[in-house]
Amino acid sequence: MDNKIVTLWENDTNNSATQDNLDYEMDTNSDSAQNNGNGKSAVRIPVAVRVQHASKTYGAGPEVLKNLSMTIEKGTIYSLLGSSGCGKTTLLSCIVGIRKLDSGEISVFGGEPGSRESGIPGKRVGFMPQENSLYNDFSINESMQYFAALYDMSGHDLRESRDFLVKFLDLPDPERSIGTLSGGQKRRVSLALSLIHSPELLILDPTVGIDPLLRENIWNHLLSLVAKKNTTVIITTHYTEEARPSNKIGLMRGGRLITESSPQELLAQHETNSLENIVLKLCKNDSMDIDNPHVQNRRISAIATITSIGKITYRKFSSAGSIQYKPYESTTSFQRIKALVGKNYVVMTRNLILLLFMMIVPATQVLVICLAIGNDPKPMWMGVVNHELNYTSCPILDPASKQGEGCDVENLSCKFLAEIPTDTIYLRDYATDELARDAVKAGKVWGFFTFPKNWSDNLYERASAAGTIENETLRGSYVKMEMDYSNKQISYAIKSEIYDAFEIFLKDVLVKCGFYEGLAESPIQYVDPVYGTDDTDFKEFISPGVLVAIMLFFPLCSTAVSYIWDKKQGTLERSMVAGVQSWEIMASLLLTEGVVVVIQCIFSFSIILYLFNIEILGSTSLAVGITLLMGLGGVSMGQC
Ligand SMILES: Nc1ncnc2c1ncn2[C@@H]1O[C@H](COP(=O)(O)OP(=O)(O)OP(=O)(O)O)[C@@H](O)[C@H]1O
Repeated sequence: MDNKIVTLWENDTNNSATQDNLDYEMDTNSDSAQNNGNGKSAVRIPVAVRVQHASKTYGAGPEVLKNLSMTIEKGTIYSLLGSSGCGKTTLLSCIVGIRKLDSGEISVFGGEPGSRESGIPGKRVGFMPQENSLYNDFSINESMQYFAALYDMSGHDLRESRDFLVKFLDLPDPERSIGTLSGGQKRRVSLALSLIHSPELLILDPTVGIDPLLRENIWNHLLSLVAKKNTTVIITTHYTEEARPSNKIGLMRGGRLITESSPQELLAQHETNSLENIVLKLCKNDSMDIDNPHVQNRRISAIATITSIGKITYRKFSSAGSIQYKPYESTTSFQRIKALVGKNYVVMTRNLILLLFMMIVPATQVLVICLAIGNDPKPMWMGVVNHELNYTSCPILDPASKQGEGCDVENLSCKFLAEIPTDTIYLRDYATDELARDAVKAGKVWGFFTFPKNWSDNLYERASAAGTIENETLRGSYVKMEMDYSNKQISYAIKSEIYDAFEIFLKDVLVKCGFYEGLAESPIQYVDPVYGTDDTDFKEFISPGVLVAIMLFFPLCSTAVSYIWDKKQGTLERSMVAGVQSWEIMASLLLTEGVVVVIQCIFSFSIILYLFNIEILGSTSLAVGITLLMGLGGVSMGQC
C-alpha cells in the first residue's frame, strides 16, 4: 500500500447514466504509469470491492469481523486465507449483500451491495457457497436452466455455456438428477452454476472436495477469465500453496486482516519459497502480538494512518479522465418471478403423488370431519325402570299400538316411550333403579327413566286439573331421568329427543281427551329461523369453520416446509445472491401454490355441496372468495 495513493473518483453527474460507479486505486509503480498532476506517475486501477472498517457480530456472540479493511482491484484474483472460523464466509456474505455489517462500509463496483448501482446481488456476481446449495430433485440441466433464467440468459448463451462447463468440469450427463451425484460431482455442479453467466465478480467459497487435477484446471480457467474477460475473483482456500497464482493474498485471523499483499511480495519479504511457511509464521507472530499492547497500539495507529491517507487523497473524479463503461442492466422482477415460477413448477411436479395428496387433503379432512363428528349421534341406549307396569316391559312399545283411539289414559308411560324415535334412542328395561344405575356406570346405557307407580293417573290429573292439583299428585307425575353427562354432545342429543317426544305424546293425550293441545307446549315459542333450519345438523355448523381452518393451515404448512427446506439446503441463499428478493419469492409462490389452493377449494366445495348437501345461504362467490383468500393467506404466512 505504501507506493499507492488511494483515489476515489466521483461520477460526472452529466454522464452518470453511461458510467460505472467504480472507484480507482492509483498504482504509482506501474510501467505504464501516467502523470497524475502532482508529480507522481500513476495507473488508475479500478477497484471492484472495497471494504472499510467492517465489523460484524452474530447476536450476543463475539465479534466475527473486527475493523477489517481490504481492497480488491478489478480483473484480479484475490485469495482469502485464514483458519476455520476466522470470518471468511461472513465477510463474503456481506460482500454479496446477503448479510449486513454492524458498522463499516462495503462498496462493490462503486455501490453498496443491495443498491442499484452495484448490481449486487444480481447477475454481476457468481457465487459458489460453502455448502453445495443445489436442488437434489433437479437434474444438472434443470439447475442450469433455473439460474440462466434468473440471469435472463438467452437459450443460445445457455447451451454454449452449459456445453463448455460440462466438458471443462467433467460433469456427468446433464440429465442426471443431482441427488444421484457423488460429493465431488456436486461440488463441480455448484461451481458450474456460479460460472454459467460469466459474471464480472466471481466468489468461490471454498474449493474443497475437488480433486487436485481439476483444481489446477480451475485455477487455469480463473486466470484465463481474468485475462480475457477482466473478471474479478475472490476465492477462499485452505490450500495455501494453491494461492500462488493469485494477484493478492489476504490473510485473516480472528476477524482481522493481518496481511494483504501479492504472493511475490510476501515471498520476497520473508525470503522463502513457501507460502505455507509464511502463513504459519504470520499467524504465530500474530498470536504473540495479540497479547502485546504496544504492538496492538501500533497496529491500530497503522490502520488509522492508512485510513487517513485514504481520506486525504480521495479526490473528485473528472469526466475528462473517466473510462466509459456500459450502463449496468439488472434483470427485472418479472424475469426473476418467471424463473422462480418455473422452478416451483418443477419442484411441485417432481413428486406428483405428494402434489395430488396436497390437493385432496382439505377435501378429505372436511369429508372425515363431517362423517365422524358432523352427524347426530346414534344409537344412544337408555334404560327404563317402569314402576307403573310392575317392572315389566311395555306391551305397546310396538309402534302400531301408538294409534289407539279415544281418551285412553292407561299406561301412558308406554305411549310416551313409543314416541321416542327408535332410530336414535334404543330402550332397555331394568327391574330396579339400582340395576339401571349400574348399567349407566358400566357404560351400557347413557341414562335411565324412572316412571313412578300411577304415573298415568297423576299425569292426567295434572294436565286436566291444574290449579287444584295436590303436591303428591304433582310429584307422582314426574318422570325422573338419571343421566351420564360425561359426553356433552350425547347427553344434549338425548335431552332434545326426549323433550320433543314428550311434547308430541302429551299433545296427543290432551287432544284425545278433549283438552287444548297448546297446554303441552312450552311458553317459549321458536318461530321461523332467520338463518338455517330448526333442525340444522352439526355438520352444517362445523363444515365452514373446518374448511377455512384447513385452507389456511395446509398451504401454510406446505409453503413453510418448502421455504425452510430451500433455506436449509442453501438454495434460497444462492437465489438471493442471483438477485432474487423476498417479495419475488412470495409472488412466485402465490402463483404456483395459488393453483393448488384453487384445486383444493374446488374439491372441498364439491364435497360440502354435493356429497353432504350443505346449502350456502349467502353469496356462493363470497364464500368461495373468502376460502381462496384464506388459502393464499396461508401461503403468505408460510413464508414469514
Ligand atoms: N449464522 C451464524 N450465527 C451465529 N454465528 C455464526 C453464524 N455464522 C457464522 N458464525 C460464527 O462466526 C464465526 C465465523 O464464521 P465463518 O463461517 O465466517 O468462518 P470461516 O472463516 O468461513 O470458516 P470456515 O473456513 O470453516 O468456513 C464462527 O465462529 C462461526 O461460528
